[in-house]
Amino acid sequence: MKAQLLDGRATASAIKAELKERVAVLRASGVTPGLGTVLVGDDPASRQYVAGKHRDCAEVGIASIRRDLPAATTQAELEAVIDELNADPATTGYIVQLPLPPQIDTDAILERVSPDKDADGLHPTNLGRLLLNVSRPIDSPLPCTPRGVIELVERHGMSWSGCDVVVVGRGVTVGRALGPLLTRREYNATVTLTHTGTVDLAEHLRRADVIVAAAGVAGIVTAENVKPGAIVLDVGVSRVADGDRSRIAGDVAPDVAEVAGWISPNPGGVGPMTRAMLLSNVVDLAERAAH
Ligand SMILES: Nc1nc(=O)c2c([nH]1)NC[C@@H]1CN(c3ccc(C(=O)N[C@@H](CCC(=O)O)C(=O)O)cc3)C=[N+]21
Repeated sequence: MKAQLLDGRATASAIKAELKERVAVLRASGVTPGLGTVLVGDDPASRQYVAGKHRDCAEVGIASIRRDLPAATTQAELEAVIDELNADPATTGYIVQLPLPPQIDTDAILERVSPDKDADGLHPTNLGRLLLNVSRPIDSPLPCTPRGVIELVERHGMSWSGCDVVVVGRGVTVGRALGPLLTRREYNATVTLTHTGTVDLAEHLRRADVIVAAAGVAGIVTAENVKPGAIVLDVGVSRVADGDRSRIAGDVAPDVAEVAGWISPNPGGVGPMTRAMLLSNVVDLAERAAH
């Protein structure tokens, strides 16, 4: 039996249609949500991601603000752009595309972004609120990929409650943030955070109801380590050699689809959901600023 697909493209489209209506309401009341992007250098993948975000914005009626800077940009120059976007009323939310060039102190830049305009949900204040579990009442932005993972499963009719979730990968943008989110009472899951240093990874994986693979290690989740019927989400992105070219590979080996009950394809799974959640954060922030 083949796993059913967690269709990230279709789900992201449905979310964008909902956001389009909320944006129309905001615009009718005189508020136009605006997403800013700051891109430093000319990495082709980063350029492509940023272009995709602006296309998404156009689709739902969010204004785009774009700052493309040369690879040799200094810390002071980048900080000046951050300060400018923090003060710009048209920019209701923005992101600094990662990775930044080596001469830049990334942590200092992310901390300089106003927490009230943090569309990525990665500002220390917002990550702190997530850990303190206070983001709900004040509605501070949450990291986009973890939110995308949660929504993708729920919008296919499933609940997280009572699930044994094994996360592979300790990165801040995905792995680390999933524990504090999924253990909230509203989701009520039990979360194990594993990583490339986990000794008995196979044992952890084999008893998981849900696996979120976000280690960036191609094929780290194999069919023999997946419980039949499990939900498997592939968040990993690595570049692997393919003859004399290279291709993108996920963290989930292709034959996992023969064992899992549900699987998120890659591409077409969590990636489009991450982008939809970025837009959702921008609309949330604009609604918050309008009140
Ligand atoms: N400040 C910051 N915020 C980010 O959110 C951020 C970042 N920096 N740096 C790089 C990573 C990577 N990332 C992706 C998001 C969506 C797809 C995506 O939609 N991928 C499509 C395929 C590519 C496409 O269709 O364009 C898919 O999975 O189907 C990919 C990659 C966000 N990132």
